Amino acid sequence: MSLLETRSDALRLHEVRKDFGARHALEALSLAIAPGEVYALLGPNGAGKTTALNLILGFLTPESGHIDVAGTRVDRDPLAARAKIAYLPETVMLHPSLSAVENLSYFALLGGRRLDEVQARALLTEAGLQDEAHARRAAGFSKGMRQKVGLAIALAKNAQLLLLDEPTSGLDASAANDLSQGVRAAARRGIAVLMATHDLYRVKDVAHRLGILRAGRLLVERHTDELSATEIEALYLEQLAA
Ligand SMILES: Nc1ncnc2c1ncn2[C@@H]1O[C@H](COP(=O)(O)OP(=O)(O)OP(=O)(O)O)[C@@H](O)[C@H]1O
Repeated sequence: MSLLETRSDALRLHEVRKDFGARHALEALSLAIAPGEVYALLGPNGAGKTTALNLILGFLTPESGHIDVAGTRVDRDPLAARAKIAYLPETVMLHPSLSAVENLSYFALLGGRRLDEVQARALLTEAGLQDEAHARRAAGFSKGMRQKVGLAIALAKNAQLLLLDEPTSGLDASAANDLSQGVRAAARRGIAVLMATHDLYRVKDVAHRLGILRAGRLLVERHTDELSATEIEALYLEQLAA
């Protein structure tokens, strides 16, 4: 039995293949993420990153292969698998007339969890939203603030796996840094994180491991502590050119 088979992964993809007509979006993709680990899935446009997230979420069905979320197979029990996943989309939709605390409480309740104000504020703080914004209406929130509320909603779900699609796109450096801190906070709680990203420069700070996907194939996986930020960029460019 290999090391991969002995650890209890929060996410495992086993040779997952997905076609759209004649196009092979993913070719036998296998990867595993441990609890508390942040994994950055890098790749150019059309590499298959969003397809992989949609398969994990059960929005798409693979041609072959299968996916386990904390021991639950997505194809056998999609609702149970989905219950273990929190998803932070690129654009977080909030009720504009409700405050951050109210939005969080509302979405947590939809997920079956009742939060009091102290708990809601603690989660917003953990996600990086400054105190003075907690009681403000979301209508005036920047994209970065919306992402932080989205992250707090994800934390409230007590999920075992957090999926993020391009979480820092369109954020300024400071907001992207805040979001990275929030992701690391989620990982410290033991949540496994899979983030699809183009943000090469932040990968070293936020992720423990990276994988480079091109045309549906995972070309390389590395631990980020083995590489400098410059080496990550060089590796990415080298793999894309190969
Ligand atoms: N619903 C669909 N129907 C047909 N083809 C699709 C569909 N969704 C994705 N594809 C194709 O599958 C491939 C992978 O797309 P995907 O969106 O997963 O890539 P990506 O890595 O997320 O790209 P981006 O960085 O642009 O978001 C692309 O060739 C894309 O055109």
